[in-house]
Amino acid sequence: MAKTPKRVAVTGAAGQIGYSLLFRIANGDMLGKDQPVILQLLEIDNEKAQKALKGVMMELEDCAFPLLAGMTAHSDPMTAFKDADVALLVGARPRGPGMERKDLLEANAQIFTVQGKALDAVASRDVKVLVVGNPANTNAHIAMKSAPNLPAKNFTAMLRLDHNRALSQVAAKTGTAVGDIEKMVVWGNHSPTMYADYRFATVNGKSVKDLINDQEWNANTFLPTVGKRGAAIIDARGASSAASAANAAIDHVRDWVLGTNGKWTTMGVPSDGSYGIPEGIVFGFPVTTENGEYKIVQGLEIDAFSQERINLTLNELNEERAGVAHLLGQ
Ligand SMILES: NC(=O)c1ccc[n+]([C@@H]2O[C@H](COP(=O)([O-])OP(=O)(O)OC[C@H]3O[C@@H](n4cnc5c(N)ncnc54)[C@H](O)[C@@H]3O)[C@@H](O)[C@H]2O)c1
Ligand SMILES: O=C(O)C[C@H](O)C(=O)O
Repeated sequence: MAKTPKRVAVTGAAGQIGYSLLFRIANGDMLGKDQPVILQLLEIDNEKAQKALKGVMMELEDCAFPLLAGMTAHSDPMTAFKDADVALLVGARPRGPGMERKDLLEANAQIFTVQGKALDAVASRDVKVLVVGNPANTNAHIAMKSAPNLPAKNFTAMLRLDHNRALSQVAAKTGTAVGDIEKMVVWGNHSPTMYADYRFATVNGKSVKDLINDQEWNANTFLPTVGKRGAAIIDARGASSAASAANAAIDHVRDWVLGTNGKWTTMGVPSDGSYGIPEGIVFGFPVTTENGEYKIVQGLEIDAFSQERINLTLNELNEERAGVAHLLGQ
């Protein structure tokens, strides 16, 4: 018997990530090749954006995806998130000319407060939320705080693009295949301060750290390359990464829902106090997933270099949180 369709809400659906993401969701790449989906698409209440969204929906129709059981267009999160099983919060306010980081944080805080409240009011109680829109960790924190009736663990932020970028850099350096690398970790914020950590990684069972054996490369090439990859893509393409971001969102939700079979991945999740990260901070951690739940990998040794890097990215997140605290009544 065919499965009951899952409702997938996507915000910023007419944007460039949306254009790469929706077709893959409808093709079953995210929730499985036997799982029908209903897409509930949110765009801003603006004629041009809504018209563009209609155009994307026409194209989705024209693909005749067997798993696409329905789709609706929305300008109100209260209808877009109704009964949503998965919510991909992609739409965000981009940084405009002359806008300070603080202004960007505040503009997005408002969006994610409204969307958190709407999720709280109308989404499935088991909704799995992935925040992609930047600043992703802090936006996820705001949405989580605005949804007190939903479990905090349902709110996550996307670090998977950083994780995938780290895998590719390590594969290139060691001359190995990406698919053979396990136990990569990216700690912290989705920003240049994130700490991609291959100390525990293995390739075909061998230690990646031993294979590379070059701390100078780690500190001065690998970390800046992964940390500044988003900016390098904007510089090269004239637009921010879209297909790779959509791919990472698919990877994140697929692994969360369908499980990693004991393998590690990276998710931005509200801290439970692990590794000294204050509770509630949405932080990139190594996780395993099973039966739709993630668990933070415990017991990893944090050496002095790693602690310094973790502190740096944590300080940034603390500052971001302090910058929006007044909007959350904290
Ligand atoms: N976490 C990551 O790894 C990662 C990677 C790449 C991009 N991003 C971020 O993802 C976001 C989207 O990127 P994009 O390239 O698709 O941008 P885009 O500008 O092409 O599209 C964003 C869309 O969101 C819509 N939008 C804005 N506010 C909205 C709201 N309140 N409700 C619904 N829709 C809204 C806009 O109308 C626009 O169509 C950006 O914030 C970008 O920085 C994150
Ligand atoms: O949109 C950006 O600023 C970059 C993006 O977050 C990325 O990592 O590619």
